[in-house]
Amino acid sequence: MEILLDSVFLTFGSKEVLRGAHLRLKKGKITGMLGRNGAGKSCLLKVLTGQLYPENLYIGVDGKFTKDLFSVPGLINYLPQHTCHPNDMQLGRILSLYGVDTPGFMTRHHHLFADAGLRFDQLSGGTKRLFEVLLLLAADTHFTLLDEPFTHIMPAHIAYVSDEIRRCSARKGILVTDHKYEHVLHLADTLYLVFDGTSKIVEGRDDLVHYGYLR
Ligand SMILES: Nc1ncnc2c1ncn2[C@@H]1O[C@H](COP(=O)(O)OP(=O)(O)OP(=O)(O)O)[C@@H](O)[C@H]1O
Repeated sequence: MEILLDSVFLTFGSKEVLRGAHLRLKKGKITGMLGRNGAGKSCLLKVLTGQLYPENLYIGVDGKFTKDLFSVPGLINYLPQHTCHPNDMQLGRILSLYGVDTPGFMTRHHHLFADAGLRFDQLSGGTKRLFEVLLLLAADTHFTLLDEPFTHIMPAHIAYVSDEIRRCSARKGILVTDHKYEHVLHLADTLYLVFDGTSKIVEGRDDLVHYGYLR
C-alpha cells in the first residue's frame, strides 16, 4: 500500500513556499523528511492532512486519486508539531478513543506512564510528547505521520521512541520529520529533503551538507 503526494504548489500571498513538492509513503517503510527552518515541511504535512489547501495537488492511495486521506477509514493518523490532546482527559480515555488496548499499552510502557487514570495535563511536557507519539504508533492505522516526535524528549527516551518506530514500521508506513536529524537519518528507509520549494530524495550526510542543511 502506498500514498503519493505530488505536484504540490503552495503560496501565501506573493510568497511561494512549495513548487512541485512530492512524497511517496509506503506501508512497512519509514520515510524521513528533513529541511531547513521554513523550508515547508510542516506545510507539506498540513497539505497531506487537509489542513492547508494549495493551488495544485495530487494525492493518490495505491494509484487512486483521493481528495481527503482522513475519509479513508483507518488510513492515517497524524501528530502535529504541538501537543493536541485535551488537558483534562485521562490517558486511558484518550487511548480508548484511538482504539488502543489500554492495559496492553500501560503494561508495555509501564516505566513511562504510572497510571492510566492520570490526566494529560499531569504529565510533564516531554512525557506528553512521548505519550502522543507512542499512542499514534500503537493505534491501528496503515500510516502514521509524525511532525517533530523527538521535540522535548530526553535522549534515552528518543532511543526508546526510535525503537518503537522501527518496531511499528513492520505493520505500518511511518513518516518522521524532526531536526534531530541523526535519528531521522538512522531510521529512514527513504529520506527526503525539502529544499527550494521541492523535495528531493537524498542518500546521507554528504547530500545534506551539499544542500546546506548540515555544515
Ligand atoms: N499561515 C501561514 N501564512 C503565511 N506564511 C506561512 C503560513 N504557514 C507557514 N508559512 C510560511 O511557510 C514557510 C514554510 O513553513 P513551515 O512551517 O512549513 O516550515 P518548516 O519546514 O516546517 O520549518 P521549521 O523546521 O522551522 O518548523 C515559512 O516561510 C512560513 O513562514
